[in-house]
Amino acid sequence: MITELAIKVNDLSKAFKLYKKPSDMFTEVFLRKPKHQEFWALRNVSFDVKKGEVVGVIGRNGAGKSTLLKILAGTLEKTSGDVLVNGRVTAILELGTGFHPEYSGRENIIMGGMCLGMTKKEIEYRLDEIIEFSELGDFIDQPFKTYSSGMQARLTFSTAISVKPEIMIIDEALAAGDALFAEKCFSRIRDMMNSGATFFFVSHSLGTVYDLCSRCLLLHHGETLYFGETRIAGYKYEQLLAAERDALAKREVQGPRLEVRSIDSQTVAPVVVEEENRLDAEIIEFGMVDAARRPVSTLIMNESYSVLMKIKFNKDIRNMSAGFRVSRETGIEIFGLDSIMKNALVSGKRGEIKTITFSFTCKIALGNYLLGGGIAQVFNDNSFTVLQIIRDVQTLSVSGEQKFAGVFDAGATIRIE
Ligand SMILES: Nc1ncnc2c1ncn2[C@@H]1O[C@H](COP(=O)(O)OP(=O)(O)OP(=O)(O)O)[C@@H](O)[C@H]1O
Repeated sequence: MITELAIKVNDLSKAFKLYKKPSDMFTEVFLRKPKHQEFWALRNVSFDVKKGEVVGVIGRNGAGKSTLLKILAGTLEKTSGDVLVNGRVTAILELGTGFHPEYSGRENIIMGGMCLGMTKKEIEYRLDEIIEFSELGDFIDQPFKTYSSGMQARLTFSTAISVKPEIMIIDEALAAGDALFAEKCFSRIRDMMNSGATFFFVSHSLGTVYDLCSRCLLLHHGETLYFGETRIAGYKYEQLLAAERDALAKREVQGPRLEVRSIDSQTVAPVVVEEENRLDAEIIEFGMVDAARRPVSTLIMNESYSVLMKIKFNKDIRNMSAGFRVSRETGIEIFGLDSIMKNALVSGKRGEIKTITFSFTCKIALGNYLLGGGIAQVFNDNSFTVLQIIRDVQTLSVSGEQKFAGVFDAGATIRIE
C-alpha cells in the first residue's frame, strides 16, 4: 500500500548540462544552439522506503548520493522518473544551509526553525533544549561564520531534530561533529526511529550504516548497484573498494592476485585466482569470521572473532610463520600476531592445505580498520624469507559501545579510596 511508504522512487534519472565555457550557456539560450554535454549523475534509480524505516545510501565520491538526496528534499529538479515523498520532510543537506553567517547561533536557530515550519513561539519554547543539545555553550551568541565545521554540524543537527520530522534526510552531516556528539545524535536518531520517524541518510561509515539501517542503497556511477539487506550492500561496497585498493597495491603483493567472491556464491572469503606462477606456499583463503565461522566485516566490541588463513603448500616446507595485522586506514598497525611469536610454526607437504585460526576478542575502538596478512619461511638461525604478503585485503569496522579512551581497551580499572 502506497500509504505505508514514506519514499517511493521509480526510474529516477538526473542529467546535468556541462558547458565548456560560460558563454556556451548564453549561446545555447539565445541562439538555441545546443552547446552542452549531458552528464548523467543518476540513471534509472528505483527503491522505496517504508514508514519508520532507516535506509542508508553508500557509494564512492561522485556516485550520485547527494544528487539523490537533493531531489528527495525538493531542492533539485529531476530529469525523469517518479519521486513520491509522503510526510513532513526535514533535510540536512549541507552544513549551515539556510543559516546566516553574520547572525549568532541563537538567531540562526530561530530563523532555521522557522524555515523548518515551526512558529516563533514553538522555537522559543524549545530554544534552551536546542542550545543544550548543541553543547555550544557561550559560543551560541557568536556569529555563525566563526564556527568550525563541527560546531556548524552541532547547530544544524540540533535545530533540525527539534521539529520532530516524519522523514529525515541527512547528507553525511554528522561526520563533521566529533565522536561524542555523533554518538549523542545516533542515540537521538534511535529514539526518533522508535517513535516512527523515517530516516534516509548518506554515510561513508559502514559501521554507522550497519548500526542503524534496515536496508541500504549502494550507488555506483549514478546507478543502483544494490538495494536491500544492509550487510550485503556493505559487502558489495567493500568489494568495490577492495578491487581498487588491490589495483593500487598490486606491485606490493607477491604472488597471485586475490579476489573477493560475491556474497551470493557459496564462500565469501577471499580466494586466490589460479595462475601459472606458483609460490612455494600461498594463501588461498583469508578473512575475518565470527564465533560461528561466518565471514564478517563489522566487529562488535567485546565479541570473539578469528582471522582464518588457508595455506596451500606447493612444495614441502618446514617451519613457516603465518601472521595477520589489523591496521588503521592511515597504516598504523593496531594489533596482530605472527605464529612464530607463539612458537607455532607451520609445516606441510606438497599439495597439503592447512588452516590457521588466529582468535581474539575485539578490544579496539569504534572506527574503520584494514586486515592484512602474510607467510614467511623461518630458518634455523631465525632468519626468514617472506613468501607472500597480502596487504589490506579486507575493510573492517568496529561498532558497539565504547567504554574506554583511545584505540585499545587495556582493561583499565578504577578504585576510589
Ligand atoms: N550542479 C552540478 N553540475 C554538474 N555536475 C554535477 C552537479 N552536481 C553534481 N554533479 C556531478 O554529479 C556526480 C554525482 O555527484 P554527487 O555530489 O551526487 O556525488 P556523491 O555521491 O554525493 O559524492 P560525495 O561522496 O563526494 O559527496 C558527480 O560526478 C558530480 O560532479
